[in-house]
Amino acid sequence: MSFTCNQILQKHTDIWHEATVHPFLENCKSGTIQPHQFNTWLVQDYLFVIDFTRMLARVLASAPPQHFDVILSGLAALKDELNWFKEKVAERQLNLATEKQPTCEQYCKYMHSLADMPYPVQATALWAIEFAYNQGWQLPGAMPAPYKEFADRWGNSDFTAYVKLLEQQADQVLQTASDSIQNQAEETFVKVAKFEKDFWQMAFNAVQ
Ligand SMILES: Cc1ncc(CN)c(N)n1
Repeated sequence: MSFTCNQILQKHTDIWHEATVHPFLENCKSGTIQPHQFNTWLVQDYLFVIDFTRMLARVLASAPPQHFDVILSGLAALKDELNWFKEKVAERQLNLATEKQPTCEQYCKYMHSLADMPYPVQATALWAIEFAYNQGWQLPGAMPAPYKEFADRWGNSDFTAYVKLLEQQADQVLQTASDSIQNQAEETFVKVAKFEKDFWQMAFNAVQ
């Protein structure tokens, strides 16, 4: 029987909506997000992306060679993204020697734990993590400066095409996975969605 990322998504539209539609993003769109909320997100997301890069390297290590091209293109893009984060943090004179907040820490630990999961589960997690930002930054529509640059980074058409390729790779291996692995992939999708929602809330709750 067929089993795809889209089928998982259709079973969990409520939690996915919470992961991708949030007042944090709506306030970026209206220009009313407070600097301390945005800056909290920026520093915590930089710390997240460091661990996400490590996760992607571990996904590569588990992947079949025919999936290398797409994953390696993702790793190359992260090289640029990490440098870009450092520029954005410096422009705002923020402190990179900041501790991870508990939500960020828990999400990073979860990404680390994925290394013990079968590859179809890792591929589903990777797709879900990237799709969350692709949709989250795209759904509100055009954002004003300085948020436009952030929305464009994850909402642009090249990133959308990359996320589609991640979905195709995950679908390919989910198709022939056992029922138990398919269930784990679905649980992973739900976990990622909850972490994404909590991550926006963490930044939104930031105090000055
Ligand atoms: C929390 C989070 N989730 C996803 C992404 C996209 N790599 C991100 N930068 N940050």
